[in-house]
Amino acid sequence: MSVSAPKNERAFDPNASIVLVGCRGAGKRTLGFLGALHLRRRLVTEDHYFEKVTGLTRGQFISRNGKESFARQNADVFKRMLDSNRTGCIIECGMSSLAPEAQDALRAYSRTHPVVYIHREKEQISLLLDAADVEQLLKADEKHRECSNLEYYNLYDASGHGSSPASGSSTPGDAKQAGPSKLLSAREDFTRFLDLITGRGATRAWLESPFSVNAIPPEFRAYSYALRVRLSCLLDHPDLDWDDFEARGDCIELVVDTWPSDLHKIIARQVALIRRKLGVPIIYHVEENPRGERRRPPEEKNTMDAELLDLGLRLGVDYVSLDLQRDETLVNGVLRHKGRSKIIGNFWHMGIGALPWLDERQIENYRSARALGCDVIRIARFCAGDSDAEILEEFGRKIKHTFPDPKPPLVAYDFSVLGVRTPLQSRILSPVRHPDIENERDHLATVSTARGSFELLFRQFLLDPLQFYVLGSNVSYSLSPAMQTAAFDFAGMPHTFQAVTCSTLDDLNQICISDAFGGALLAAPFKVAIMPHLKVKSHHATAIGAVNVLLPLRGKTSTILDHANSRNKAGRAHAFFGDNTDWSAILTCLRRAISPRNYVQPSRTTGLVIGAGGMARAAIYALIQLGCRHVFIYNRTYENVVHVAEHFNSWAESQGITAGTQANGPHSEICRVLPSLLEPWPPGYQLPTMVISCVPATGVDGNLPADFEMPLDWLRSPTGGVVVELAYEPLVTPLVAQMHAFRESVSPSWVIVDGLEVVGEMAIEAFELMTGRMAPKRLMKEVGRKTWELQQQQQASTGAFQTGFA
Ligand SMILES: O=C1C[C@@](O)(C(=O)O)C[C@@H](O)[C@@H]1O
Repeated sequence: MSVSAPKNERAFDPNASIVLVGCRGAGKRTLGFLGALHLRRRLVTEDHYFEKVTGLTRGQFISRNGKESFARQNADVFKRMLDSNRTGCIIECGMSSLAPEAQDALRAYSRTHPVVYIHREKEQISLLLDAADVEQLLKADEKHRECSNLEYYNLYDASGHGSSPASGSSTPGDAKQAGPSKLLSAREDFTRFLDLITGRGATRAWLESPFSVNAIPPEFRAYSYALRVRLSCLLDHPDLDWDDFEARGDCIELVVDTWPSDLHKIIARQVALIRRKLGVPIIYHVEENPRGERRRPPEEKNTMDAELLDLGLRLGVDYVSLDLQRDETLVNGVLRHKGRSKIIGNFWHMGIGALPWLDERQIENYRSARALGCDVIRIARFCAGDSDAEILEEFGRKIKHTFPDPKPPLVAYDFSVLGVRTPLQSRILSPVRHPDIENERDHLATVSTARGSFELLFRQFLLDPLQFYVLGSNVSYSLSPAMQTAAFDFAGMPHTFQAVTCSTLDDLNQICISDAFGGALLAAPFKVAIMPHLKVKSHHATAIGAVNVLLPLRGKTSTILDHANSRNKAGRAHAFFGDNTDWSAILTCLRRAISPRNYVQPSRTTGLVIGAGGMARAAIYALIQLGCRHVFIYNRTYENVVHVAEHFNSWAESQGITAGTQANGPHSEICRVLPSLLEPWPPGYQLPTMVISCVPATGVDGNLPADFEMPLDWLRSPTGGVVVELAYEPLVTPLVAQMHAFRESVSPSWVIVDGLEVVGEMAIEAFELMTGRMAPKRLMKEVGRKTWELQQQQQASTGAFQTGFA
């Protein structure tokens, strides 16, 4: 029988407007605002639209025309709002979506557009609304859900900072303080959700920084691991610390294996938690016959699981795992609604007589899964005795030769009652467990951990131990060796990382041409000087004109994917690749620290960068990427900074990025140089709300220390702002000391991000680029701070030391 893929009914035009529905207090307006900024779309809100069309607020309309007339008018306006904004918008629906006519309109719209239902915890809504309203609203809330086709759980984060706090302070001790806004974490996972439902995430990451972890989906990596987490286990351990799950696998496979009441909400919440805390792709699997659960009659199983699988699709998970041996209606239902989630088509061969690998029916199964449009095909086979690696390899070869490329990647392994016994059987998406969590209900993941499997790859010479470096004229006190070594150890990689002081390109070349060279972090004087010698650069590095991460390219076919998958392998480098993690580290820190009142408004927001080196370039670029269109630069030596401004102005022009319209100043350029600290802030421009200091606080190479402080008049932004200090020797630089005092005595709405926070982010992203693995973020940051404290103690007697990050 020949099979074919059913039509995907949720594959909307990527530019189709996205509608947000949900009860009052769910956070639609804020999410709409964040989403519009992220996708560069227009935000349409029901209230404003009504006013725009009728010239009256709703209240005014009711008092003038009465409730009945309002209801009619409101329904009409609602339909018009949807119809006249079909593309390029985020539409925030108010309470109109509770009216039957509006619901019909939404249901019809949801055939061609994403209509996202926003969940919010009951407790949180209660805080925002009158108790009497809450129950009624929640009842009505089901109606919103019914006319949606996707859902997002707007998680309330009691910690206020997710796994990575905005420091809000410049001293290590204070760094654990809650950040200024709980919205910050919402932004991270809501934008991730939007990337998934519009399908832009991986493509964008790939185009911008092809070696970043997010650029290569786990099924296309050289090796990848799925950390299996059972829902029952999460519910049994409500106090689990999500930070402990960091970097334990390339993705999380959430196995739905229990059916408590309120299951939908529970699942939606867990998906939201994984997204927010770990940011890794999610595989969503609904187990047909979970151990320890009651046996369900077939009809109940099919209806219940079809609903559960649809929930996974509605939540926009990255992968939905679908057992292809199940009921045809259930299978087709999932395929029809897959949207942009990828489907992993499974065949489980259970029991003693499980279908042998070389049986022709295995090939036929693969063929039908491929015809159904599965993105990945997973075959797992019960094996009572030892599994024979050669037979499995032979099966892989058969698939390879039988089907033309491109074909869905194959995941194939044997398992026994003890789990998947040989962790290297499947190169991709091998099931692994958390080292500290008992998983007795899980057949598949009781043996291997990602770390153990990775160690084995090195022991079996499939991967090679390499040497990594931080290189520059002033790197002896760099924190990178400690942070990177801790991360290698965590991941089970026997690589080394050293700081080597050098200042000529010849010295650098000597180190990089070694067969065992793994990659390097570059400091001054290499960040700009190396540019002409790089064969490939990320899109960002080219724009910035500076790199701080250098990678050897060793792929055999010279495709980027092949180069990326040759990381962790020794050999002759054909060429080198450069990327920049300074700018993205600054961007991450700014995003976390900026308060909602200071969100970037391109036409108004101004930023100030101090310095003219590679770091200053990265800071300017981060501001532009955040949407800031008025960047001022100050440097002690005027001449050095002029060409930096010119560089960005001509780059911006080439990209069609303009300085916005509201500036009264004569300049249309994005970047302007400020000649002196003694002059008033340029007239016609808002005072800066983002300040980034990129000058070493201690003298480098015989130069005097920068000792930069902000002119007080430039600090008068009524909404405060963020100061990012990149120096951390000492941590309390003159600027930081000044800002602390300013906060105490004048304006508490300034947030200070210290240099250790930024260098930690830089190191995390560099680790991911150099190894292709997720970084253990918390660990790296902790090690960075501890190493810094230790250095301080050791250096206390010998005097100050230098870091030159320019
Ligand atoms: O600024 C820094 C810090 C650094 O110099 C270090 O010592 O770790 C490494 C650089 O690549 C990075 O840009």
